[in-house]
Amino acid sequence: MTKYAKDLEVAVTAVRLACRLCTTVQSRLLAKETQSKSDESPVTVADYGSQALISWALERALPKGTFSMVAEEDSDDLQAESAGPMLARITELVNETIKADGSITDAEPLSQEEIVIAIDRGRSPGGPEGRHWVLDPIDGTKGFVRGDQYAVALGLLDGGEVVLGVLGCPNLPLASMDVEAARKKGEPVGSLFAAYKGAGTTVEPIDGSSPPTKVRVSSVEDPAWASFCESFEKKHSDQELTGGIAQVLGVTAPPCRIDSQAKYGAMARGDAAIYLRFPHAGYREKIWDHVAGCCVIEEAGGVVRDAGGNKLDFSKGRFLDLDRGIIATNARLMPVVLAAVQTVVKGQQPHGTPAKAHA
Ligand SMILES: Nc1ncnc2c1ncn2[C@@H]1O[C@H](COP(=O)(O)OS(=O)(=O)O)[C@@H](OP(=O)(O)O)[C@H]1O
Ligand SMILES: [Mg+2]
Ligand SMILES: [Mg+2]
Ligand SMILES: [Mg+2]
Repeated sequence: MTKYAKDLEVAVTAVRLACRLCTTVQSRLLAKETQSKSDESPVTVADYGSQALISWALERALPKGTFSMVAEEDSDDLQAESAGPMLARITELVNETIKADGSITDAEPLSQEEIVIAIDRGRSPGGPEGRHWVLDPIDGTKGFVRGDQYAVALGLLDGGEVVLGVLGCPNLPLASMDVEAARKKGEPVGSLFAAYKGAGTTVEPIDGSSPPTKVRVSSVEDPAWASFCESFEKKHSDQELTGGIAQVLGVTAPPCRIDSQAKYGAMARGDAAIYLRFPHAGYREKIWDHVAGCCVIEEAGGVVRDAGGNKLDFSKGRFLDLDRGIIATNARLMPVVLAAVQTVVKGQQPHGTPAKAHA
């Protein structure tokens, strides 16, 4: 069996389970199921439940004693007495999900203590040596709360390199990014992207109702024909700057704005040709927001670079230090996009205000 094939099988099962839990919660989403974390980002029962399920499913299926995971959530806010009902709800949801899914049949129900242990397995510092699973249990929390796109994003680093990625995107249609069109036509909604080093990228229905098919990034070479995607949230990426870059490139189509690493999945199958992400000054990217997505795009023939043209370095721990922003596209367009980025960034005022000519 090819190296990482078994890891991929385990990862896909784990992501499917988490997507089932997230779908249940999103459809029942009530105000009481959200709380405010100390960093004030919205966090839901589903963030914790998804992380607990994936940690548990990976740890039990993989060789003992070697498991390391870098994940977004931890149990700090769940330890407070006032969070007791939430921990009980998470535990109930996790156990209900395992039962309803039926893919793991030899498991005893998890206790609240086991849920906390599973969540806190994600506290690894990561780094350049050994294997580290990298998890964003719900990427695009704001999209999740809004009822839009989000992704369960699970990747694997080996010796500091990205070697595997799985993206579960329960609200992304199987054939395009157009949710309305898919619903109207009765086309399936819910895409799962899977990739590991040297094996290419596949997409399949999130419910596994048909087999995976290989995907490739867009082969567009003329930026005038290229579509670009970016963050839905203005706070997450400088849309004025990306608009300037698109203008210099001669991109004619309006940007497609969707939440989460669903963008990387959509790009991997050619739904858009360019992804531009330029966080505002002072923001430090986290590795779980990009590891799985990078693998899915790169195995589909795409290239991911920072604004200085450097490969992303995931070997430095939980954070990702970048030259400004992130660009993903095909190999032919990358030099053209990087040149446009340099033109626009050089014309900027300090502190991220684009020059008028590019606004
Ligand atoms: N200020 C700021 N700037 C840049 N990025 C930020 C910022 N705040 C948060 N985040 C991270 O963005 C993650 C979701 O980003 P996306 O671009 O995929 O989502 S969105 O389209 O903007 O909704 C989001 O991931 P989740 O927390 O998993 O939802 C965050 O890690
Ligand atoms: Mg978050
Ligand atoms: Mg995220
Ligand atoms: Mg998240």
